[in-house]
Amino acid sequence: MSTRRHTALPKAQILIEALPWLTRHHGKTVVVKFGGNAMVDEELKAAFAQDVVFLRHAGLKPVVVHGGGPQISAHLDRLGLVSEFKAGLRVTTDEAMDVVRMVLAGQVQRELVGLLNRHGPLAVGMTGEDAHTLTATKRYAHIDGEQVDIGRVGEITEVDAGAVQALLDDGRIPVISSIARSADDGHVYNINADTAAAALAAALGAETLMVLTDVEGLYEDWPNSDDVISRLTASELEKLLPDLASGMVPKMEGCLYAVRNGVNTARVIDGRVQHSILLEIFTDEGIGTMVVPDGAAPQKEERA
Ligand SMILES: Nc1ncnc2c1ncn2[C@@H]1O[C@H](COP(=O)(O)OP(=O)(O)O)[C@@H](O)[C@H]1O
Ligand SMILES: CC(=O)N[C@@H](CCC(=O)OP(=O)(O)O)C(=O)O
Repeated sequence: MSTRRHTALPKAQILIEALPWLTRHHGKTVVVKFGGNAMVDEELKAAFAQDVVFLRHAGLKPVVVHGGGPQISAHLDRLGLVSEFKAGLRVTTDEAMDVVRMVLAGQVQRELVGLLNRHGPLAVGMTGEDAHTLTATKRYAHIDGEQVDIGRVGEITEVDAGAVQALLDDGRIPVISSIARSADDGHVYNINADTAAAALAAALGAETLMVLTDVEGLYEDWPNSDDVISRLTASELEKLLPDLASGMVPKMEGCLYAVRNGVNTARVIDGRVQHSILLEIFTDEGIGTMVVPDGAAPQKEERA
């Protein structure tokens, strides 16, 4: 008797390709930073939400930390306020801080929570202010050896991941806006979302930090070529840091901090590609740039 060829066989094979990864990551925490262009496209946003819910149902514990730089800039623009960045960080006046807080917590976070909750009562939104999750002190930018005042931008001094962990233990998907409180509760600080995601990933003892952005990954010789570095160790990244520009600086500093503080892999992936999270983890090839601690196992074993 001839065996019937099932048309769904390729689908089964794709799922099976993910089995070693799923086995290894079952019950593990994955912090996903969502930002950049991916967040201004409706289809990409919906696909992102599907991927995160998929991870949750596949037995992982995803945590979403979101940015919203383009949305904040658009709102400031509508109010006639200019956006200025120094060393990749927004110069944040007191007036701008009100806008940052309103846009991140009241608009971007609400929208992501809504998209995730189309799939069930999973997502719960909060900011770093809630339950003392993120505490910060004033941060200065350092440009050409000079300390520059950039207003209400914060440097994280303490992370209390208790509330986030409680949500994970309850089967929820925490969605966190990158705002912190000062230790004296006097005011709030604007935190770069990559920095906030890295700090939370380390505090949660996450397996992976995944940073979605608007480029393919870390380009070896940006902006002259589009060769992406697919894998590098913490020490290799540390050597590259002084040569990096603009938004890549907090992103790669965050990846370095994460892998130096207990996170097994930090990945920068192209959020402009639909289902980039699933592509990165559920196929052998992976996409984007992966940072690993010094002395980590060879690539094949990390992907598997
Ligand atoms: N070596 C590099 N590789 C890739 N992108 C780089 C590099 N150096 C600087 N960049 C810039 O960093 C940007 C990503 O940072 P950013 O705009 O802050 O992203 P996001 O909004 O996703 O946080 C890229 O769009 C690119 O313009
Ligand atoms: C201090 C600082 O720069 N904060 C960022 C916070 C949002 C963010 O990081 O958004 P993306 O990840 O989309 O860039 C800002 O005000 O734009």
